[in-house]
Amino acid sequence: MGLLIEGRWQDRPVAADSGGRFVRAEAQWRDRVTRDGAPAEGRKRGFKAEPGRYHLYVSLACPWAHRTLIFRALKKLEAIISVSVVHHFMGENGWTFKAEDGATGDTLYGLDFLHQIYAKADPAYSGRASVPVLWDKHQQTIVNNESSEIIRMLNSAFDEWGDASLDFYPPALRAEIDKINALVYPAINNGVYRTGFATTQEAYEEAFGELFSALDTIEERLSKQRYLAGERITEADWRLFTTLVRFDPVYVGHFKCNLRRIADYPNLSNYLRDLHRVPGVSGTVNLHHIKSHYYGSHKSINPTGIVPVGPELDYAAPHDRDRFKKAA
Ligand SMILES: N[C@@H](CCC(=O)N[C@@H](CS)C(=O)NCC(=O)O)C(=O)O
Repeated sequence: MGLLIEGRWQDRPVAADSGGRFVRAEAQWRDRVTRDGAPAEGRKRGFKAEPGRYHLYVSLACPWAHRTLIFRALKKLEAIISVSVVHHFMGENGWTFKAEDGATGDTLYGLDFLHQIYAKADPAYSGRASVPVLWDKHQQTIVNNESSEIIRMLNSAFDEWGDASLDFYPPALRAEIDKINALVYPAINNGVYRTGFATTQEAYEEAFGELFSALDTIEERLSKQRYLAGERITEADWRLFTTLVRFDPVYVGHFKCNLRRIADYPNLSNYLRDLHRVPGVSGTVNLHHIKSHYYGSHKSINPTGIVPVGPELDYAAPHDRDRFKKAA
C-alpha cells in the first residue's frame, strides 16, 4: 500500500480514523466520456467517445475494477476499449505491471508501476494510485478513477459501437437502483473492507453488524423477485455481484466476515450463480487473482501471506432462479 505525494511514491499503511474505522479515500479524477465530448456538469475537461481511444487499467482481484470489466464485456466493448491487467500482488510499490501469472503488464507504455500512470497524468498528483483507471490515449491522461462513474459511461456513451440494446441504468428504474446502491455500497461493498480493515473491536463489530443486517435485507428481497430492482438485471446487481463472488473465498476468512457464508443464504447463493451464468460474466471472474491478492498483499491482516486452498466453490452449478419472472 502507499500513495503519491506531489508525484512521489510513499509506502503507507491502510488509513483508519481515531476509532479504528477504515477510511476510504475519495477518487480524484472525475471527468466523463460523453457521446458528443462535452464536459459533464461542473467539469472543465470533455472527452468524446471514440473507438480505440480509451484504455482501462484494472486488477482482476479488485471488486471495483471488476465492475468495469463486466460492463465492458456485456456491452460488447472489448474491441473498443483496451485493457491492461496489473499483477495480483500489491506490495510496497502498490500495483505493479509485472507481466506474470495472468497479468498483462502496461500494454501502453511498458511502465513498471501503476503509480507511474497517475504521475504521467499529473506529475504533481497527491493521492492514491487505485484501480480502475479509465485512460485517454489521445490526451495521455486519466479521465476517471471512480468505478461507479466508469460503469455509467460504459453503459451508454459508447452505444454507437457497443450493444445499445442493453441498459443497466434505465430511466424508469433509476430511483430504485439509487436506493439499492445506497444500502449495498456502505454496508456490503465497502462494508467488507470496513469489517476487515477495522483496527478496533468496536469498529469491527459495528461494520460486521451492518454488513450482515444488509445481507439479510437483500436475502429477503431476493426471496420475492429475481433481481434487486425487479425483473431485469441492472447496475445494482453487477455492483453487488463483484462483492458476493469474493465473499466465501476471501471475505469470510480474510476479512472476518464470518457470521454466515453466501452459501448459507438460499436466495443470495442461487442469485450469485444466476448472475455468474450470464454470458460473458464468468470470463471476468479470476479466483486465483482474487485469493492471491487479498491473502498475499495485506500483511497487516495475514502476515505469512499464506493463501488458503479452500473453500470448494462451484459458481457454475445450477440455480433455482427461473422460478421468478424475468423481463424479456
Ligand atoms: N472508489 C474507487 C475505489 C477503488 C479501490 O479502492 N481500488 C483498490 C483495489 S480493490 C485499490 O486500487 N487500492 C489501492 C490503493 O488505494 O492504494 C472505485 O470504486 O473505483
